[in-house]
Amino acid sequence: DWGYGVEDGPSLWHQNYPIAKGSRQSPIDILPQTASHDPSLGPIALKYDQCTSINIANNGHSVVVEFEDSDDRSVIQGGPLDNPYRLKQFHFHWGGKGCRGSEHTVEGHSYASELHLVHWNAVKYETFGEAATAPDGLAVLGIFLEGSVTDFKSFNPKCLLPSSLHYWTYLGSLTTPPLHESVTWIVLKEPIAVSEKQMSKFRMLLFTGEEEDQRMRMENNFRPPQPLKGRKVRSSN
Ligand SMILES: CC(C)NC[C@H](O)COc1ccc(S(N)(=O)=O)cc1
Ligand SMILES: [Zn+2]
Repeated sequence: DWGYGVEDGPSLWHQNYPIAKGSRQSPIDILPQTASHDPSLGPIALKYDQCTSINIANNGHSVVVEFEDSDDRSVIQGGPLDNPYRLKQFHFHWGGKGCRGSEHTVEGHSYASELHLVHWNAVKYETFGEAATAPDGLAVLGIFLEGSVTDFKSFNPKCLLPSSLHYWTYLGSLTTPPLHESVTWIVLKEPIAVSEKQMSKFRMLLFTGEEEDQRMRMENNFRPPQPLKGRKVRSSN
């Protein structure tokens, strides 16, 4: 019912999902000079070493790697978060070619792709679905990917992280329908490098068309930046 095409893309999502015009929508354009440095913002802590991936799937909108989330083996905590949040899945957004493709932008600059590590507040909520509708239900770690000649061997989130965990954080939403305003966004300042070969592998994944024979190339699966509507973006040191 929704997609990234001319007939079903981000500018039309508000017809079925009125929250698309809400007060805390994502992604946004991040302006580093305007982000307020908040000394009370501690470092984020990632515990992914016991992460158990269950499957990798093409859900028609992205490629998603799901994790076992029945206990706190893989969590993010610290930074703006009051509780540990459990890793549920990660997925990517990317462009057709060149440098467009990320969802968040930095002073109008897009990266080739953006990795989202999606976590949910299992201290306060029973299930991911319940957390996904609560204002403090989800925490998504956004990591920019930029094209470079290096290659990375596996998708283990532990080895996907850049050297610096400095970040921007703000209150936002899911960037695809149902666009719930339930996400504490944590966007790392330092991008990681992926090879053009890896990028081309993402682009090879096919969108499933309405009729199975209408297989379209999956690319440009990113929502453009949304109005800030008075929100503050904070910066870790
Ligand atoms: C409401 C629940 C049960 N279903 C939600 C559905 O799986 C989509 O979940 C998501 C999860 C994360 C994101 S993003 N790009 O903001 O990281 C978007 C949609
Ligand atoms: Zn995403």
